[in-house]
This record gives sequence, C-alpha cells and structure tokens, in this order.
Amino acid sequence: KVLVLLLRRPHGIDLDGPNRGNWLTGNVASLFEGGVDYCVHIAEKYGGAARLHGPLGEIVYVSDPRALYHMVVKDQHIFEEPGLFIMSNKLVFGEGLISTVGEQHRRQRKLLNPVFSTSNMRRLLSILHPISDRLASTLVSKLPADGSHKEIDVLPWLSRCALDGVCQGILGYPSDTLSAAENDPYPEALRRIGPLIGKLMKVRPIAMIIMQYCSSYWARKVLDLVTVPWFPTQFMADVFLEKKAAMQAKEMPDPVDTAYRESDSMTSMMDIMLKANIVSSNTERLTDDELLGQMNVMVFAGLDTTTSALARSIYLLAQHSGAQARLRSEIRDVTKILEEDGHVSSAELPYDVLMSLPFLDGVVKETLRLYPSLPLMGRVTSKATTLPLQFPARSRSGGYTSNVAIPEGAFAIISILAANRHQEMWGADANEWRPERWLSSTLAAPSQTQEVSCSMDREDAASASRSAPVLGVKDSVRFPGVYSNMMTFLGGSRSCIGFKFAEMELKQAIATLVMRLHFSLPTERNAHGHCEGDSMEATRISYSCREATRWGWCNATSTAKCATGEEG
Ligand code: HEM
Repeated sequence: KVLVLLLRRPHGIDLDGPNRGNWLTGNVASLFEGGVDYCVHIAEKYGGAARLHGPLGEIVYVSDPRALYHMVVKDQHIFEEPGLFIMSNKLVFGEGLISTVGEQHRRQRKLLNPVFSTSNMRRLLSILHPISDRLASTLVSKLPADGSHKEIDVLPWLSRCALDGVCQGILGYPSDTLSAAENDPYPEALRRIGPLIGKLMKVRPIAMIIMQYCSSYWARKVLDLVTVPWFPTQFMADVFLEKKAAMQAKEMPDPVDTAYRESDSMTSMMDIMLKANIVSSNTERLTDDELLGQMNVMVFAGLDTTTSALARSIYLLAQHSGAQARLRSEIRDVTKILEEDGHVSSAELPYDVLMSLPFLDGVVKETLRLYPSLPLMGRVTSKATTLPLQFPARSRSGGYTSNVAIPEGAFAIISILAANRHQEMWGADANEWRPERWLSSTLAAPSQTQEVSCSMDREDAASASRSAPVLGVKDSVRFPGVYSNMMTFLGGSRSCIGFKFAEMELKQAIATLVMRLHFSLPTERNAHGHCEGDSMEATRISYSCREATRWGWCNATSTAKCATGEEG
C-alpha cells in the first residue's frame, strides 16, 4: 500500500517553488524548521501559490486571496480537511466540531453559531474580569516590594489565564489554575498537549491503520500505549454529566419560551449550548457524545491559541515601549472617566467600552495579523480542480500563471501567515508590527462574490461592518477571513467559532495587565540575538516586570512621559 501511495503521488502542478531537497521527505519540513521567515519568504519569492514537495507528492502552498476564497468558501467541499486529521481528532476529542465533516458538521455549526453571538459575549465578560485580575495579582505578587525590576517567566501564567477563561467561560467550570500551586499537574499537562501533538505528527499514520483494522475500544487502548492517555477527557465527562443532571433537575422548558433562552442563569457557553440543544428540534439536536466532544474540542482549541496570542501581544508591547505607554494611557483615560461617573473599577470595563478602545483594538488586530496562532492549515483535494489566482504566480516554465490545475488527492497548505503579510493586500510595510495602521482604517463592505458564508445575528453583522476596515482589501477583493479581512481565524464554514470569545479574552487580559504592570524584554539574548521565545516554537518567554502603579505612572506627569514614548 505504501509503495502504491508513493508511486501514485500527485505531481505535475504547474507552479514554481524551492528544490525538492530530500528524495523521500521533500522540502515541506523546511516550513517548520525555517519558521516565520521561511513561510513568508516562499510566498514573497514565488507568489500567492507555490509548489512544495512532501513525502506523498507535490503540495500547493497558498496565500493568494482569490485562491483562498475558493479553498475555504466556494469550493470548500473540494478542499477538505485531511482524513487522517479528522480521524485522529475523533480519537482524541470525540465527536466535536474538529472531528466531524459534511452534514454532521453543518448540523453542529447550526446549533453552535448562535451560542457565540455578540450578545452572549457581552453577558460572559463579567466571568473573565476576576480571572484577568487574578493573573495580574499573581504576577505582581512575584515582584519585589520595593518596586524594582524582576525577570519572571510569564508564559505558564498566561497559559493558566487562558485555561481558566475557557474552563469558566466555555464550560462553566471554575478550574482556578491561577491559584493552584506552581507545579500543579493539570495545567502543566494541558500546556504540554500542543507541543506533544506536534511531536507525535510522525506517528499519526499509525492511527489510520489502527482505526481501520481495530474496534474503537482496542484502537483507544493501542493509541493510549503508543501516544499518551488523554486523561482530561474523563475529567470533562464528569463536568458534562454534572451539568446535564443539574439542567435536567429543572423543569423542562417550553421550546418557544425566549425568556428561558435568554435567562441570566446562563453563566457559561455550555449552559447556553445545553439550553439551545434542549429547545432545538429532534432532527437538529446533538447527542450527548457530540456535546461532550464540543467541550473537549473547545478547551483544546481555545487554550494554546489564546495563550500564544496573549504571550505574543505582551512580548510585542515589551519590545515597543512607546506603544505600551500609549495603550496604558488609553485605558487609564477611559477608566478614569468611568470611575468618576461611579460606573466601574479599573479591572471591569464594560463590554462595549473594552471592545471599542481604538488602540487596544489595533494592538490585538496587529498581533493576530502578524503572528497568527495557527500559521498553516492543511487540506486535501477530493477531486481534480482549478484554483484561480488574483495575482499571477510563477509557473514551472519560468512564466506566470493565473489558474492552477490541482490533481485529485493533492495536499494544499493554507498559509495564514503569508496571507496576513501579503504586501499587495496589506502594503509595503506588511511585515511590520504597527498597531496604529488600524486607527486610520475606514469602513469597507465585503464584495458580493466574497461574502463569507457564516451565520451571524443582526448585531454581529452590524458590529462586523463597524469594525471591518479597508485594510486587507484591494480592488474590492479581500481575504475571506471572518475577522477584519485577515485569515487568522480562517473563513467559511470551518472558520473559528470562538473568535469573538478569543478577542474579548485577549483584550480583557491585556487591558488589565498593562494597567498593573510594566513589561520590558530581558537583557539576555540567545545565540541568534533574540530574546527567548522569539520564534514560532515559543515555549518559554520571560519578561522583566515592574508594577506600574508603584512607579507612579498613574499620575498626570508620567502620563505625558509615557504617551510620548520616552518611557523605559
Ligand atoms: C487567538 C485564538 C484563536 C485562534 C487564532 C483560532 C484559530 C482557529 C482556526 C485557524 C481555526 C480553523 C481550523 C481548521 O480549519 O482546521 C479554528 C477552528 C476552531 N476554533 Fe479557534 N482559534 C482561537 C481561539 C478559539 C477559542 C477561544 C475557541 C473556543 C471556543 C475556539 C474554538 C474553535 C473551534 C471549535 C474550531 C473548529 C471549528 C469548525 O471546524 O467548525 N477557538 N480556530
């Protein structure tokens, strides 16, 4: 079978690209070894579609906006997630969104999309307030009382903040890992899952063989042996059963009772999800396995992605002290007004205020654009097709092509990273981190042909159009992403369902942190001249922190100093 697979490797894609490299494994591994620079370099050298070589044939590496629109929206049924990916997700997480395809996936999204509406986010923000406050207090408690600098490895704490946010906000489970001991095994185990999955990529093919020839019971047993027991699944099952029992103990609602759907007793996405499921029709209702699967998937999908975005934001703010000062000043100004009106304390900005702070919005968007947490996504063609390009790419013969024929069974890589840095679409300074680029942006409606097929309530549509900037648009063509024309959360029916939650969580944590701490980079650099963590495979990042208020930065004199970027 392996021989047949090797002999039938898809080839003949008429695109230019780097040399094959290793005869068996090809050059695809360079994407991971070369990190951000290499991933962007390929697109800048060969164009929005380039040819790479993998062990199972030629691979098309895509960052062109029109091609991406075809891949994630129009011809999404042709560019499917690899079977192996779906299969191994099912084994690890159960029947959640990242393990299902076709009608089952459509049915799940239909029930779950409204759960992530803006109005539900507004109600959930208060759950995140104490978590970000606890994060800031934990970091402050590690600093010397005399207000001097100290280097702290903040990454594990940012990760715990993301975990507590997902557990409390999504599951309604108070994990409270921020208060747990530094070496608590549960958050540590979860923190290691992402890197572990990366390392286990090579043994994934074993999963396919086992799934094909063993019953699911034995498949689970064997995979626990060759990979790692997915112990949080059992924990999640207990949380789910507890929630379900609590809900069943209450009186069954009238399915058309909107008061029931909207009731304030809903304190997590899980509550909203369970209620939406109860009032849905029999044909649309999710099974217990599917609901449990969603819980597993959401903790996994929302943990490392949010941690990495949060860590990167703090890293960039530490690098750009002027931007950090400007952000602090923006938040302090709005907090002061609200405090004077007796509305809020500093850590509790209301949803609409938090989400509309222009510079905070710029910091979050610019970080997510330049450093998407998931930089590359894989797809496989279910039949031969043609991929149209907006910008001609280099062909094999040395000319240029605007239509690329892709054979059936070919592997395609969506380069979220290269798309978000496409210079034709974002400008010549696309590789620079400039939060202020979002400040001058104006409204731009998506073009007719590129409307994203994602169900939105009216309020979501209005807020999307308010925040849809002209950035990332050229000649009415835009990237088909669900978030501000960028591909960070993908687009189409497999786009990130949790992007509004992630955006809110990031803004809340960053706003709270910069009000209580000052971040700067550690003085020690590695052999490449970078601070630790300045690579795609960031595992440890340490910052020098000092408590902002102890340095008197809340008074007017230092405001001016910070705002002009003279600080630090
Ligand atoms: C900065 C944070 C995040 C980033 C950058 C991100 C990015 C993405 C991307 C690129 C996908 C598409 C994956 C694919 O097609 O294979 C995705 C899917 C998904 N994300 Fe996120 N995500 C983030 C946070 C979250 C959070 C907080 C949740 C929790 C609710 C979440 C839940 C999901 C789910 C359930 C899917 C699968 C959707 C489907 O297949 O229908 N994500 N995410």
